[in-house]
Order: sequence, then structure tokens, then C-alpha cells
Amino acid sequence: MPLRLDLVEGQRANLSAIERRAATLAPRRSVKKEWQAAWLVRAIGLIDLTTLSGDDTPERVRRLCAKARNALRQDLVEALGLSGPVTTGAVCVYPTMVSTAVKALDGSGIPVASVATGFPAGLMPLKLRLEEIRYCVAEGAGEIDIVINRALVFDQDWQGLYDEVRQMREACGPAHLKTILATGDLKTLRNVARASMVCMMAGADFIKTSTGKEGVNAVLPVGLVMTRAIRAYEEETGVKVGFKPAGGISAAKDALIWMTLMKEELGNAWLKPDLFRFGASSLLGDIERQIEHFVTGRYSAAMRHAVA
Ligand SMILES: O=C[C@H](O)COP(=O)(O)O
Repeated sequence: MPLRLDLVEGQRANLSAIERRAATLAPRRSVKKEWQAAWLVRAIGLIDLTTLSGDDTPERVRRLCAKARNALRQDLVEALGLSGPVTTGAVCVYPTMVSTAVKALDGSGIPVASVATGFPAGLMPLKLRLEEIRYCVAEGAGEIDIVINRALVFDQDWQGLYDEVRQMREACGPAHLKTILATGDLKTLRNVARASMVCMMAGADFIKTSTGKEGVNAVLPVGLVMTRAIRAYEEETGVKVGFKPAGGISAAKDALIWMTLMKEELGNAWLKPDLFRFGASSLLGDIERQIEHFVTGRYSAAMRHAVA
């Protein structure tokens, strides 16, 4: 849609109300027993299983893809009475690893997501950032996670941000576009709300909190602001935009809190992979460990779930 500055500038964030609401989510009694196991199996299908390290290698990416295809150990799948392997929502890698991941996931139906546009800082000339998107799509990425130019937010240059994300949307072609706001850098929740709105207007399929490299990554107050921007955008346009909290989500109990937030703020449609993903490199291991505890009554050492 065209940029509507009235809608962007109408976005406000009441810090104390948001902090109060976020504080009610964490200590709440969560789902237990078989319901918890079911929620955790659901959570696995929502993970963008991620490796974004300077020492990534094709072999590490292939191991990660093998884990994505069989995300829950076969004995646990059988003990839960599930049919077929449990898979993750996607595998997320750097651009040079896309073709390796595409080959390793062939026939699985699991999409490859690639970060792009000079991840994590985004401080490259726009021409090169757009070229990087086109490279990732040509390599076979079905989803592109771009980073926004934070300086445009600090300058409140909403037209500039809109124009860049619009061009990124076009460069994606058929691939889905996730826009990473790097909320830990954005200084205020009002900036988060406004940048969310601009990215959605420019055609983002998902808005994503963080790269995992900022000082503060996915936190609940930011999640509330972004989900409420998604709700406002849907009310205005009828279009549902997805949400991806990323960075620092590594415990199964945190995954349940995020899923509760989605259910309560946006509804059950946002508990499915077309509208919700976790960006996480180490969450799957803890989820598998908790499911093993549900099945056997015993906790295994975390190192037994080393991959992911
Ligand atoms: O987009 C995903 C993040 O980079 C993952 O962050 P994490 O390593 O803290 O789970």
C-alpha cells in the first residue's frame, strides 16, 4: 500500500502499560503435562532453525538441515504417537550457505531462509543490498530476512525507510520478505511501532525483532508493540502480517510464553508457521529435552541435544 504518514505517526506506545502487561505474561501458570508436550511439538514447527556465525561451514549447515528434517528424535516421535517426522518451519543461514541448505533440504518441503542486505548492520550501499537479495533468491532461498537501515528511523525518515523496503520487496520477487527491525537499536518503543507500520506498508510478509547480534534482542515489551502494530495494520487493510521474535530465545518455557502472547494478542492464526516463527539457534535442543522428560520422566544432559 502507499505510505500513509498519518497511520505511521499515529502509532504510540504507552511504556508503563506495556511493561505491566509484559510482566503478567512471564510468571503466569503455563500449560502443563500432555498439553505442554503438544504446544512444544507445535513450537518445533514454528522454528527458523538458524546458524549465523562467522565460523559456519557447509558441513555445519548440512548437519543443521538433517536436524530440521528430523527435528524430534524418532523414539520420542513414536512415544508421542505422532505420524511421520517432525520438521522445523525453515532453516535460516547466511547467503553463501543457501545453495548447500537447498540441496540438503531437497524434497523435505522445508524452506530455506537467508539473511541479506548486509546483515546484521545493513550499512552497505542500497544497490549492493538489493543485489544480495537477488543473489539469495537465485540460489534458492524462499524467504529473505533483511535488516532495516536504523539511521532512517533515528531521522524519522519514514519515506526513506518505505522506499528502501519497497525496493527490497521487489528484489525478493516470489520469495517472502521478513524485515528485521533490530529493535534493541531503535531507542524507543514508539520507534518500534512506527518502523513496524512502515515495513508492513512497504510489503513485508513478516516483521522480525532482532538479528540476534544487538545488545538486547527479543523481549516481551517489544513483542507486544509489534503484535499490536500487526493488529492495527490488519484492522486498516485486512492483511495479516507474520511475526518473528529472534535472538536469545533458547528455553522451551520462553517459547511457551511467546506462543501465549501470540494467542492472546492476535489469535490462533498466529500459532502457525505462515504467520509466526521463532528465530533461534539453540531453542530446539531444550524443547527436545523437555519432551524427553515428558516421555521418560527423566532429564537428559543438554549436551545430548547438542545440534540446535
Ligand atoms: O534470527 C535468528 C537469530 O540470529 C538467532 O539468535 P540466537 O542465536 O540468539 O538464537
